Amino acid sequence: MPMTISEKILAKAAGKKEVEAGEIIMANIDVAMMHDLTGPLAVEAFKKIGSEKVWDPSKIVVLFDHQVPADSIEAAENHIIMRKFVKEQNIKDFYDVREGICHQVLPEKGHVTPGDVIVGTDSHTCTHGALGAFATGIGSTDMAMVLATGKLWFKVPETIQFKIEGQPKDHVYAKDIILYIIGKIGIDGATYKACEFTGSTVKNMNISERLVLCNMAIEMGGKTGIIEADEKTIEYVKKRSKKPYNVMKTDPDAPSLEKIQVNIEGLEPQIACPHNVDNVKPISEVEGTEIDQIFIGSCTNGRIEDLRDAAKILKGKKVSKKVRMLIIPASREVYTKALNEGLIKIFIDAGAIICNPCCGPCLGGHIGLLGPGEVSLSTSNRNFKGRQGSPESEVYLSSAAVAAASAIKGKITHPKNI
Ligand SMILES: CC(C)[C@H](C(=O)O)[C@@H](O)C(=O)O
Ligand code: SF4
Repeated sequence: MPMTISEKILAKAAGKKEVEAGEIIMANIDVAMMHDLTGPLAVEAFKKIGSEKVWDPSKIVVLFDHQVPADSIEAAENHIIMRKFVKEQNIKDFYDVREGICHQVLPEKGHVTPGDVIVGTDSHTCTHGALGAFATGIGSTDMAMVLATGKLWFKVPETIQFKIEGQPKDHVYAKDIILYIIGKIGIDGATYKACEFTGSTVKNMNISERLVLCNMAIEMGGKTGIIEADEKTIEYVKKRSKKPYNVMKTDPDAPSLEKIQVNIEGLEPQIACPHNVDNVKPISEVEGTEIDQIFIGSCTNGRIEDLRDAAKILKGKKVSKKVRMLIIPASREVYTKALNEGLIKIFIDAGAIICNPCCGPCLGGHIGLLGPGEVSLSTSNRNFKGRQGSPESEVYLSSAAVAAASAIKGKITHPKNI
């Protein structure tokens, strides 16, 4: 039977020849990821069900990224719980406070390979589908089950295949494309679907850009984002991982496949306006909106390519006195590259603040929170009410290039106008 990539991966993980969308299967898990914020709940649930030993410590990755270094006693307590768990369970793939955001560190350190089933106690686990894996966020009690047995049930999702065609204009990035798609289909437009990205535009994207597309699949309700592995994927993976991999491809006549054409010819930079990710407008409609804080970072746009785009615009310029600018590399590897390439100096000279790799203000639980009435322009993925601090604040979402241009002017600005 013709199948989609997601169906093929899930069939393999369930030890079956084929599966159909809608079917409930029990899948073997290749990678289980937990972080500092939700990990302790999973550990608690794991203990509650009477488990003592995890099924396979070599398939579990634990990292700290949401509140690092600890910003409260509670955060420090969470870290203690997870450090203790890692030690008692002999989990070797543990990244303490210094390494960066889970969705950057996992691919970077070679934990993600094509054909894997990856689960994480974080909704943006869908990011890893960019490398041809089936990756999805799960709750902490589901994670307890995974820790104990190495298995989890899934309802096999149907697939929406977004075929993206066209050459992006100057200053248009993967972020603009995914915002445009979410704006069109809405925050529940792909509920429980595997969102597969294909087409010549995706083929031309580097891995970082593909990670951006899959990262935001959850913002339209997707069960996962996924991109067929190609030579760029294999090159990326082979540099980082010794794990075996399986390249799967969607059969064009798979019965559960819905196809949507996306033409990005002539697309302007896109902005998601408060307070929903699908409240997307072309930049020309919001240019000039005053802002108080700019945040470049997060698991969406805190990668080296984003920092390079920002540095190109900020070089020799100054951040407006009206705004504060926070730049947070997504990982230590990204930070080191940015240092070696001289980007950090450009940012500091421009007047930006650089923080250690972490989630930062993205979910309003750590540093750089907004006060009542304040407005943020952020390269992250969510702009719900109160997301970055006060419920009376507002968050706009954009690419790193738009964020950098806007930092110079103190208001939302198209990079071509710098
Ligand atoms: C803290 C965590 C559970 C949460 C998520 O699942 O996505 C966070 O990372 C977010 O982005 O809101
Ligand atoms: S950067 Fe933001 S979206 Fe990504 S994992 Fe951290 S809090 Fe969640």
